[in-house]
Amino acid sequence: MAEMTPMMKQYLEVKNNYKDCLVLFRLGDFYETFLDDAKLVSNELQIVLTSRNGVPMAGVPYHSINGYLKKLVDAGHKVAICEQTEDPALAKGLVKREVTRVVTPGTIVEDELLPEAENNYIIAIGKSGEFFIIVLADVSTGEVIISEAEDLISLKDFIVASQPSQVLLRESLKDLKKEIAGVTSSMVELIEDWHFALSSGINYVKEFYSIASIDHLELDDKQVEVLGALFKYLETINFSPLKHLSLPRILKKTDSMQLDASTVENLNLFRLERKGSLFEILDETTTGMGKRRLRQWLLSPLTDRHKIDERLDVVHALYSDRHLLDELREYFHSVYDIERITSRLSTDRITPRDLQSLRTSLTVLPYIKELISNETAFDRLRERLELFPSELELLRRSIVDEPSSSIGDGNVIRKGFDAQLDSLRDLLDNSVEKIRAIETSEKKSTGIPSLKVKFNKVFGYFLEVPKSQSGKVPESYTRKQTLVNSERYITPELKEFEDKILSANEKIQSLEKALFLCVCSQLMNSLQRLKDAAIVLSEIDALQSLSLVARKYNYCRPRFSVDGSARISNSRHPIVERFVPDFTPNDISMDSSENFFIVTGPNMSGKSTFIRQVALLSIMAQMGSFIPAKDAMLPIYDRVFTRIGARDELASGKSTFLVEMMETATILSKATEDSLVILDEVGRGTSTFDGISIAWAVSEFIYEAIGCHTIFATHFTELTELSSMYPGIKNKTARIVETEKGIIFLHKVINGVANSSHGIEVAKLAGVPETVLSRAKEILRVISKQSALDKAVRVLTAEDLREIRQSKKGKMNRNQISLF
Ligand SMILES: Nc1ncnc2c1ncn2[C@@H]1O[C@H](COP(=O)(O)OP(=O)(O)OP(=O)(O)O)[C@@H](O)[C@H]1O
Repeated sequence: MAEMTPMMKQYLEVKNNYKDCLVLFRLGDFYETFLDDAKLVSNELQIVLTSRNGVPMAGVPYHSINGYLKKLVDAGHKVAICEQTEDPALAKGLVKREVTRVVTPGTIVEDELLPEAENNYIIAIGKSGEFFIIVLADVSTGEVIISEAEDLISLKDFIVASQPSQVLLRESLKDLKKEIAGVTSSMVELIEDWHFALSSGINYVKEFYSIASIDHLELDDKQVEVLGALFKYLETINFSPLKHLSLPRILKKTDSMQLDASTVENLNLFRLERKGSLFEILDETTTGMGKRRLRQWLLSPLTDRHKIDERLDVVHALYSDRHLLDELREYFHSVYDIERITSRLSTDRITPRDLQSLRTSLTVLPYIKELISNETAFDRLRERLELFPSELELLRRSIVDEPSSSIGDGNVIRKGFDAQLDSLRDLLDNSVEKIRAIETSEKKSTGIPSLKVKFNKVFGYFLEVPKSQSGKVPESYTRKQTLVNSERYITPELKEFEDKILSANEKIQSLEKALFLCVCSQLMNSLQRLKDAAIVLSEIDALQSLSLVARKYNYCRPRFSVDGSARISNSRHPIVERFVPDFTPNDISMDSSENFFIVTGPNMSGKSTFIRQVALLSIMAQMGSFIPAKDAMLPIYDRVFTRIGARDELASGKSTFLVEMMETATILSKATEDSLVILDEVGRGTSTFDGISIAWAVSEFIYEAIGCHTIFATHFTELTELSSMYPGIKNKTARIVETEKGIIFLHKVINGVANSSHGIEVAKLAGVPETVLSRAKEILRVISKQSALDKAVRVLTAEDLREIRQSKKGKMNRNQISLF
């Protein structure tokens, strides 16, 4: 390497303070990276690696920084932005540079870097005894939530369900880093334990919320420690406390249904690689904040009947009045993402266009409030929805109709808002006339009709007089240049005018900036009220979306039973019905006397669709949505559990069967009598004997020790024997008709047991060669005659089973169950 330049020394000092970050170092119109950072960045961004004085270097133009920043942050890097903090033109020697911001995946607020429909959560994790304390914040919306998880499984479920962009893990929990990294693609960072000290935690929480005491937040010490650690981290990243964060909301488990990771995945609540998700079907929101609210509701359906009905009442009101719904949607097209705009306001990343969007949104607020004023279902929302006349007035007076995208380009502050700005603009606008006026008056006073005012870069403005007339020039003229045929002069008046013009542009820019900041700081006084309005609007948007979907797909309003029974007629699967032309509806009826269904049927007969449908309908109903059915009475479930499909976690060394059994063990230990359990093919991942035995024992345990509504789809027809032993276990089958040409699937779920699996028929449908099919049939004939399993189960279904049952009665204790 050649001798180190002063600039390189400056860079290395910065880099030394931000070792864990990629440092983007502002150099003129570029952000440059050097040394190892440059190699990495050139690789990640596919940009050319060059060198400067032998030092590897890679850079990106400053005006397109956001796109590159997104790629780097998405790839899991922390990026420190090092700006030039003085004007290079005025700098004596090396330009001053400082890191003004550190960007991490969980702390971004710029709209163009964030997905509209999703929250951008950063999670901090600590521990209190056996429990994990989780603090979740979305810096882009200001939301702060505190929750807890009783064990590692619940913690992982929470992480999968909330899909954070960044996880901060207390150093002493570092052994869990691998487990957590296994369930999320987000950045997982260890935070030293001292960040979690109680005394500094209390100070950070006070500082962030500008409060003298934290008593009224009703947090325990451990929660304060984790909250404080997160706030400390955010301050380090942002270089100042974030004033827009809302007070922490404590997520009580009893308020909402907890959906574990596998349920969210199994039921296709959100888009995976596969086609169609429930969210996509329910999402007819018009704003980003509405989308995020809907997503949150889908992830945590309510368990409080009153709160569910409050949402359903609004959905119902809009569902029944098409005109009202249409008009409301019309207004909502003018509502912008105020939640994120206000967050940008308090993090100094607000743009003039944001203020334009805020103004448009505030303009329609009174109309929205008026529109919903005649509907009692909206009473609570309307009461919470404030109007902002003075803020609106300020925005109308201060910001032009269509401001430029960033401050500094001019065209932001409206005429009439500031006298000094107006006169500067007048000066620019009228400069041509002013020049002509000077010219005319000089012609007159000198009596030189051919005198002209001209401009060039060297002398600026000057007066040009033909040589023949130079004798008439007054003393106040100062000669600047002599040409062949003419003389050029300046006058004090012309010089003063020139100074004004040349500095007017600069002044306009800095004045606009100052006025813009002044408007922003006035709006900051209304920050919390604006954030509250954003929450109400996001709820209305989510509710109108549910109404529109209910109308569009002919859903019905669910009612809730008091005795815990479920009776649904003509229910449909909300996602599958969108993709098959003639969906066959099915009835479901469960109560305390019949609460466990074993569903058998050939492959492709519709078993999985049916059992998922029951779970989906409950989730939809409890989030406050209408559901695809003709009529529905449902219990309020405390949780919905699903154990479906084959999944392995090869990365963490877990086989398909191990994962299946771990999920089953979780259900057995966590389900209560108020839960809904959906099981698909439990026991399939091992040998048939082991599989049936496990499936049998699991079913008995759920039926006897838990007693919750359960639907179990299986190919083990042997399990249907359970119905002869337990009165509440019933057999259901998806009907088929056998014809000469093959089987026809009716997809109708009726009482009864499937005759056979018809697996070979389905193999035929799939195009397996005829020779393989006929050989399979021969083998099946032999095996089914000799099946020791069949014999065993046949023996079991007689006296033995009754005996086993008798001997087991009373012994079954849920706390003793442990599959591992
Ligand atoms: N009620 C229904 N009405 C119309 N079509 C349906 C219905 N239920 C299922 N189907 C169609 O049948 C296909 C197979 O359904 P599903 O996966 O539920 O069968 P299955 O019995 O669980 O099969 P397997 O045992 O092989 O897992 C679905 O993809 C869908 O196209």
